[in-house]
Amino acid sequence: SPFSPQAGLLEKVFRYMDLHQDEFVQTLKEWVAIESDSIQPVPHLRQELLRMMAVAAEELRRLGASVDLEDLGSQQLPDGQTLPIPPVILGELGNDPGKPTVCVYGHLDVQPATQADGWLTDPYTLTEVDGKLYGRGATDNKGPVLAWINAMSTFRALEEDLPVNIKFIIEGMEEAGSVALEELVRKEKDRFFSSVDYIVISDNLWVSQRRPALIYGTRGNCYFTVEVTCRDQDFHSGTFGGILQEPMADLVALLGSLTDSAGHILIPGIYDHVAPLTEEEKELYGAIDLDLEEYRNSSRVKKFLFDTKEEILMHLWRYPSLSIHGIEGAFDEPGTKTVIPGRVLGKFSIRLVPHMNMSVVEKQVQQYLQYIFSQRNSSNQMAVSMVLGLHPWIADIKDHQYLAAKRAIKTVFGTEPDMIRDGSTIPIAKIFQDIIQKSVLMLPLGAVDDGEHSQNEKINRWNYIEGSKLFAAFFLEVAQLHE
Ligand SMILES: Cn1cncc1C[C@H](NC(=O)CCN)C(=O)O
Ligand SMILES: [Zn+2]
Ligand SMILES: [Zn+2]
Repeated sequence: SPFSPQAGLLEKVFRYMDLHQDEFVQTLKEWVAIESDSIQPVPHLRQELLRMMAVAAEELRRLGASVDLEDLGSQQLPDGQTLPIPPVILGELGNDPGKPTVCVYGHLDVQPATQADGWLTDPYTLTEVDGKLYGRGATDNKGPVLAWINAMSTFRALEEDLPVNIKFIIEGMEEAGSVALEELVRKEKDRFFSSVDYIVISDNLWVSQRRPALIYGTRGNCYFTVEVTCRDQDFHSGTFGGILQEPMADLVALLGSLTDSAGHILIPGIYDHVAPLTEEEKELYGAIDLDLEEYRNSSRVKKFLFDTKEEILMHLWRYPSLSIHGIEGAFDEPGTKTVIPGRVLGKFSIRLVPHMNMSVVEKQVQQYLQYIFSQRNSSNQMAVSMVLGLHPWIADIKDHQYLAAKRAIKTVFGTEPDMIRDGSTIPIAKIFQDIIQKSVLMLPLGAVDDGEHSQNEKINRWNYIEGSKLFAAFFLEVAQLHE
């Protein structure tokens, strides 16, 4: 509030950030210029990723933090290749026992991008158009990581005492599934993390253009493969067509049995453990700033499965969903090849919500697909496996740091935040919650249209700079509440 003793300090911090915003944008430009793609398993990109981690470590050291680069060894790829896993940055600034310790998580790897994908500007040259800073990683997640660093460096530049001890855990393999991160968190539980009071993640978006949000839940994900094999080689459909039970026909029937045309999952029991909807929760959805028509139009979708904002949000956040992703071994090129694939591998995943249980879901999927397959009397082999299991996460919004974040938002943006969830998965949130057993907060700063993972990803200059202010204000609020 404007009458608190911190108001003068915050004024100074905000003024400094406004005056130095071009420097903050310049650093983001330098970081975006590093093609730190963790997805394509190419040695030169892996080198870029290593360079990105080194540049960030150096920046943190320059600001007075002590930094360890934790070696995570190497990654063995299915084709036999090995690539180094980029080290995880464990950094810390301050260890005053009188202050709370806030641990910030972020990642500096990015999704692949080439101009040929349909970018209007070079994805690795941060380009400003109408206050929008376009570039791969601008919002996911280099901009937010830098906003934390901007907050920290502003206190330093003003020779003001940081109100909290800060720890950083910054990884370079998030987009590839946070390879080896859980082990590191377990290993560091009683060392690096022992003094941590609060964990903050800024790796999602608001649901609005202008209204900030706090995120208190993310869905999990169970990823399945279902393989149907006749033999390890393709067939000619002229010489075998008509006398075979085709693996692709089995697979398409299996995949087609998973949901109905209204998106309802047909696997028996799958909705049994979904947390019941209370009246209190129901009311939360109405208050959220989402213009459904605008969202639908900007997504270029003719019609969603649901017509009201409330239903849409509930089906994104608090109900499971099943998506079919692809088929390995299918003929998917242009042209009219007359092949019968001999072996095909379907991929689908189920987004999990509280209080679904991963091993129960796995059994339900196994049993259902066995049943559907048995109905076909097929002589082919079917094998179902769950290749990835990521837990859903939900926060207690009565935690101190949610209150601190609300106050900081009020100070910087003059409004209450949207209290939202995210339908996608940040696996590390639940891992932090379980292993370190401290409160996890998701404090996003990007706008709904930032286009994470998409062409023309951007962060608004306004979000980047006001977000840096938000993080500085958050430090002060956390310190005050912690006393
Ligand atoms: C790798 N993976 C496989 N299943 C789930 C994931 C995580 C992925 N996470 C994000 O996109 C973060 C968005 N801020 C997702 O939810 O698909
Ligand atoms: Zn991210
Ligand atoms: Zn991402």
